[in-house]
Amino acid sequence: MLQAKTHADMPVTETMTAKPLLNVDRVTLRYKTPNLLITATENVSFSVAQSDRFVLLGPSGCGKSTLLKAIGGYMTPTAGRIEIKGQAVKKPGADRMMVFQEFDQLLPWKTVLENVMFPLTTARRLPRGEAEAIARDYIEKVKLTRAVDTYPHMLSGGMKQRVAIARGMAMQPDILLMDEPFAALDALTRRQMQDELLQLWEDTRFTVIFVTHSIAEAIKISNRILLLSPHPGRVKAEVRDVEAVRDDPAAAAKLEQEIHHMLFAEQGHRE
Ligand SMILES: Nc1ncnc2c1ncn2[C@@H]1O[C@H](COP(=O)(O)OP(=O)(O)OP(=O)(O)O)[C@@H](O)[C@H]1O
Repeated sequence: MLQAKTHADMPVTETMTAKPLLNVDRVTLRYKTPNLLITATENVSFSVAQSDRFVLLGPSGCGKSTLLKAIGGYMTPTAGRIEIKGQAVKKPGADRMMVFQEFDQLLPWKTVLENVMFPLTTARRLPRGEAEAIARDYIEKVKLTRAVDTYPHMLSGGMKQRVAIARGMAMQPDILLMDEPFAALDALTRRQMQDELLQLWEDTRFTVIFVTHSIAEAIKISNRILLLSPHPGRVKAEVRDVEAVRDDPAAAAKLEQEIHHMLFAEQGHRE
């Protein structure tokens, strides 16, 4: 299940023989500051198929968020290529919606309904009536119907994240990009949100790339996990068929240990 992976010896599986939705091919991402050139990721390759729940997992600073930014079109690779449906990613687009960790990603002067409608009326240019119907549908999916007319400051952290998820999903993007969306929540709410995300996936089978540095969270929500090495991030291994262990606590604990060992043992520190 856990396979060390280099570009040369990528194992062929069903997901890889099917035409990928997203293809990240030998991507290097660098930041230039006045005095420094920082390599965030180096020569990273992976592909994501339709309806994958694909997790990027690795220690702090390995470039997970940077990779997500590049897939989102907010950053251009220094080397390599990112393609969605065979087209090179050059700029942000409504086919890739992002959900962030921060609770302040909503527009504070707009209600829950207006927040979810906003990209539908601006980026998608839908008439208000149509946008409202879609928004209400997704607000119901994230169980916020009763809060539809409230403002973000009146919501809990978990509720704000649900609005951000509804807003992203309502656009029906090809891929939902989630950057540690539950990291700032308390443990109980975080577990609840993970369950709700899985339920939403059961209902709509959307494709998601999810960044986390929690191994337990990665195992719980994914079907595939890409393990990245510490800074600069390189692909260390890929875990497939994660679902096969999810409902077996002993097997999940064993996988968690294996991943932990692979990611952190040589550094001598814990997650
Ligand atoms: N805007 C920036 N300018 C310069 N360097 C940056 C910038 N953003 C990130 N970096 C650097 O790029 C590297 C990767 O950062 P990134 O945030 O992608 O890692 P991460 O794996 O998402 O980390 P974390 O789990 O802590 O969020 C780090 O060394 C970071 O300091």
